[in-house]
Amino acid sequence: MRAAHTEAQVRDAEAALASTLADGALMQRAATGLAYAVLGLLGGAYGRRVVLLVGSGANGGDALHAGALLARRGVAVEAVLLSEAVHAEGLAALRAAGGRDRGWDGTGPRRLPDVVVDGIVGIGGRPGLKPDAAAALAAYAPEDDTGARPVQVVAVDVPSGVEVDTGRLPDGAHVRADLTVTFGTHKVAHLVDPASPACGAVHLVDIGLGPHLPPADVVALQADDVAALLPRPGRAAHKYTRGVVGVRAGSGRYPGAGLLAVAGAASGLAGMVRYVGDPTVLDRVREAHPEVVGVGRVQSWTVGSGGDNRAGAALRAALADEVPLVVDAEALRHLDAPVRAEDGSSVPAVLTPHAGELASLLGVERADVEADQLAYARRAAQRYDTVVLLKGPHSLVAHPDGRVRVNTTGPSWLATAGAGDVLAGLVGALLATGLDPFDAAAVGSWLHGAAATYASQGGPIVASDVADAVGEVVRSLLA
Ligand SMILES: NC(=O)C1=CN([C@@H]2O[C@H](COP(=O)(O)OP(=O)(O)OC[C@H]3O[C@@H](n4cnc5c(N)ncnc54)[C@H](O)[C@@H]3O)[C@@H](O)[C@H]2O)[C@@H](O)CC1
Ligand SMILES: Nc1ncnc2c1ncn2[C@@H]1O[C@H](COP(=O)(O)OP(=O)(O)O)[C@@H](O)[C@H]1O
Ligand SMILES: [K+]
Repeated sequence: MRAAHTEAQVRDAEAALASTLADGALMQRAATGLAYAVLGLLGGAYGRRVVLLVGSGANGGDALHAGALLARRGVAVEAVLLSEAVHAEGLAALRAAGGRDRGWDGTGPRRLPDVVVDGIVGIGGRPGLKPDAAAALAAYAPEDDTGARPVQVVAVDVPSGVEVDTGRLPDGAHVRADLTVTFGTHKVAHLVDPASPACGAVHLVDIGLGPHLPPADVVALQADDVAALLPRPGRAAHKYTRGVVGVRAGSGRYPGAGLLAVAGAASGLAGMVRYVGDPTVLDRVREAHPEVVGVGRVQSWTVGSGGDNRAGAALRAALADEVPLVVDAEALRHLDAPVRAEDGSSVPAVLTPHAGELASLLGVERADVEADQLAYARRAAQRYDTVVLLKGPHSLVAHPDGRVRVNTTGPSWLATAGAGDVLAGLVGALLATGLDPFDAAAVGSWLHGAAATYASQGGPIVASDVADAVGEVVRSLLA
């Protein structure tokens, strides 16, 4: 499990740990990890040039101490001091190691460095960059019109300027890193969009914080977590004990969505798949998936993918069964908040909106959702009193109690028509096996992204390729 903590949680844990250690020991651990990560990126020390952009706080202190270590190894290190008052010990260490420093006077370098280290601000930073910091960054790590850069940027702890606890980007400038070296635990911005791409690759340095950290509200499941949650048929299993998933999706207008939702549901994880809906879709489903049967009892429903104006009726019919369900696409438009069965009892559900659909659910603009995904996913989970899977490059699975699981699997090629239908069927199948909605949504989303990676191999895919690859991903997890 990759855990992401907030600034306040990190500060409390750091205070508890620091009280057991000599002064400055924590910063030394952080700076040493940072320096070795930079050395790795440089591929050597002699003849390499590193510039440190240094702000007023401990983040700048980390950069200066790491710079001292790099200078002792033979790297040419120059610190650009963006504040009158930078970390004094760090600056003394850099100078003693032979590193140079200068203030920012608006003039850039004669020759660009190999790496720029962003020690402008860390978890104590306010969003955005001051004009001096933005100008120094542009001078030392210039970008062309396409955003390409000849210089690699390494962020200390977080890319300066991003909102650490929310994953939001500021209105103004922020650092865009190739590598972020963070300490003790991940921060929310490392996982959550739109901030996470600004971090580049994220490298975690162990500084001994672990025992002092509380359970994280924001986590990302890893392969071993998913493997542990996967349903496995017992020796005495039969198709009904493994769970039956029903699919009410597709329509005369969008028959393919019905087929794709069935393809996701027919991943082999549940014992049986039923299709209920448009007769022309049913014929095509039977042709493509001879194992799929019609009306009968189910342990879960997937409703709405590619639906038409009958999606509301399909949703009501599914809710009446009072089994867990996935509510996708068209069916989302017919939901009441909170999600309840007709008799008012709560029904375990997973809503699977993309940003546009989540915006409609909450009566806000799509751009607002995209800018503040964590907050809106949580708000929807609370308002609908159910698990919400907000789909995107890093999908979020939000629980009404505030916990969030971020899914980091899946290539950009997964942004292809019908991929969401496959996901809805897959999560429905996992619900049928007995996983609770929070686990089913997180496991389904992880498998879906991993299957896309497996099918893509770095190239284009279509939605049915993703469904076809789920079995292979499950097999490799179980091996
Ligand atoms: N908390 C921890 O566990 C550890 C923290 N360390 C480092 O300490 C950092 C936190 O240090 P600090 O609390 O000193 O805070 P920061 O270094 O993140 O920044 C705070 C300073 O920057 C100024 N500032 C705030 N926003 C600004 C902006 N937008 N532009 C320019 N200046 C701005 C503030 O006035 C303050 O002086 C962490 O990110 C990490 O790099 C590590 O040394 C070791 C372990
Ligand atoms: N840029 C991206 N990178 C990775 N995965 C993505 C990206 N954009 C979308 N996805 C994933 O692709 C799927 C698209 O689903 P959806 O938006 O419902 O499309 P459709 O309705 O065409 O099926 C979701 O699982 C989503 O998480
Ligand atoms: K930083």
